[in-house]
Amino acid sequence: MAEKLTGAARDEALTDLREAGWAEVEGRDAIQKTFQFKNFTRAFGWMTQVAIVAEKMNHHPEWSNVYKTVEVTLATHDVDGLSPLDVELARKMDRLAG
Ligand SMILES: C[C@H](O)[C@H](O)[C@H]1CNC2=NC(N)=NC(=O)C2=N1
Repeated sequence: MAEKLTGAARDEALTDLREAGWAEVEGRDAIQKTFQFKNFTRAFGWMTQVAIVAEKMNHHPEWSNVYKTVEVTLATHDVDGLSPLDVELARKMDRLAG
């Protein structure tokens, strides 16, 4: 089971993630990012790729899609907060978005 991110490791991860456009959710230990694509096909294609990765990790995003926009929130429900799995999934999402 994943462990909650704390201390220096958490600060370091959040610094990197902020640079990549992620932000902490207010009132909740979670991160969010809005991804914009060229069109719906690109957005949904990316979601499909991420879904396969997430299922392999057994770590699943909270997300919603409207046309070419995908709003993502990442948290580890099992620990009610951020864990290294969220950082890993965030980086994989960024990489797949190009
Ligand atoms: C039983 C199962 O392994 C767990 O519920 C997994 C599934 N996917 C998950 N996804 C996320 N984001 N957080 C979790 O804690 C989590 N737990």
